Order: sequence, then C-alpha cells, then structure tokens
Amino acid sequence: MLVVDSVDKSYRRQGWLMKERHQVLRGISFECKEGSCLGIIGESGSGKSTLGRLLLGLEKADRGMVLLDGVPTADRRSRGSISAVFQDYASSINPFFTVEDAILEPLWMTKVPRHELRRKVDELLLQVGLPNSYRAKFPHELSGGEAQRVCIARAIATEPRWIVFDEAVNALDASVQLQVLELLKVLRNEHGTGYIFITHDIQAATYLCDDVMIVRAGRIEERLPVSRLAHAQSEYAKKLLRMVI
Ligand SMILES: Nc1ncnc2c1ncn2[C@@H]1O[C@H](COP(=O)(O)OP(=O)(O)OP(=O)(O)O)[C@@H](O)[C@H]1O
Repeated sequence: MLVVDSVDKSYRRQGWLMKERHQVLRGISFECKEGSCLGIIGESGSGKSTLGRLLLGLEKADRGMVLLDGVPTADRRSRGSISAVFQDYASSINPFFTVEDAILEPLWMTKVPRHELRRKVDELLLQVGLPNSYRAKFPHELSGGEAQRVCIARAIATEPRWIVFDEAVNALDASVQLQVLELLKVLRNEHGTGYIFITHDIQAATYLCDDVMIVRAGRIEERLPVSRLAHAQSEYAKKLLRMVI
C-alpha cells in the first residue's frame, strides 16, 4: 500500500525576502492499493509534479509522510520499488547512450546476472514493442513515441511495484499516445504494477486509471472512481470533468 499522510511542502521564494515560503502542498492524504492506478489532475501550478517527486522520494516533505508498506519512499529500503517516466523523454536518455546502454543502466542496480543482461534487454524491448534491432540506435534516431517507449523500458527494468508518470504521454501525437496508453494497460495487467498518472489530459487519465484525484492549489479537491465521474461534488471538479462526461 502506498500511503501519503498529511503532507505539506513549501519552497523558499526567490528574491530578497528570502524567509518567505511558497506553500505548494497542504495536508495531502491519500492511499493507493497495490496494483491500482490513480490519475492526478489539476491546473498548472497546483502541485502535481511536486507531489510526484515526493512519492518518488526525490524530495522531502516539510511535514507528513510518504510510505510504501510502512517504509518512507525516500528510504534506501524503498529503492527500486518506485520508478518514474517524465514528459521530457528527450533529456531522460543520455544522448551518448545507445538504446541498449540506456536500458542496461537501471539493470546494473539489479540482481540480474551479467550473462543474462543481453537477454533481459531483448525482453524489455519486446515488452515495449520495439524490435531488438533498435538496441544500437541513439536517441536522436528515435521518434518521440519510440523514445518514450525506451523510457518505459527503463522504468520497468527494475520490476518496480509503482511507476509515477509525470505528463509522460502529453507530448506525443494522438495516435502514438493511444499506443503508449495501450502498452501501459498491457504492462499493468501482466505485471500488476501500480501507476500514479499525473496529467492535464483528463481523457487519458480516465482511459487508464481506476480513480482520479483532482488537486487544486496544493489541496485535494476531490477523489473519485472513473466510473463515478458524473457524480463529482465540487464545482471545480465538475467544471474540469465536464469535457469527458
Ligand atoms: N524546486 C522548486 N523551487 C521553488 N518552487 C517550486 C519548485 N518546484 C515547484 N515549485 C513551485 O511549486 C508550484 C507547483 O509546481 P508543480 O510543478 O508541482 O505544479 P504542477 O501542478 O505540476 O504544474 P504543471 O501542470 O504546470 O506541471 C509552482 O508554483 C512552482 O513554481
């Protein structure tokens, strides 16, 4: 179980009143069952990516806890249990790495024996729908959809229990986006990996997720199952969801 308990997060404002802080997240609490998929939506600046970084253990909350089975996600013991796919796939892959090198990088941290690594890269390429002839290509030789598939292969390489997708399909054109969403559905069914899917794209969230959580100005406005979007309570959620129901 992934548990976010009473999380606050603020940043120091830039400028000469350096003591002033910008409160980005306020009293965020929610839980996600193993293998579930939660969509996080909300307007720009509402704190979605900050929440994603806290889930990944990349940043510390000012107050509250982010726990995976009772262990803080920032703790060494949680390493490898949560991975991430970001929007900026171009800069997520080292431009001097081949596709093979990029996929091998996270595998060095795992217990996969050296002689098995080549087979594992082939298996991962197959899972994300790329031919194994792609292993020798460099990032600049890939389309956006292909590069994002390589990022997904990297994210699933360590067999994490959770993957945080932060605007990961937004930059792709509609048909490639659909292919990637399909792929994520298949991977989830096959491996039981849980997803946190941060997006502006409500349609994509409803396509992939079990629940949608609406964040507004650093607070949770509402969380509801995708099957009950028509029953949103808050005016803000109703307005946001109008386009998909
Ligand atoms: N490292 C940081 N230092 C200072 N302020 C930050 C930092 N990261 C985020 N912020 C501020 O926190 C607020 C929330 O940012 P965040 O990126 O979490 O929002 P978001 O909902 O993901 O927005 P978007 O949808 O545009 O990506 C913004 O006002 C942003 O400027």
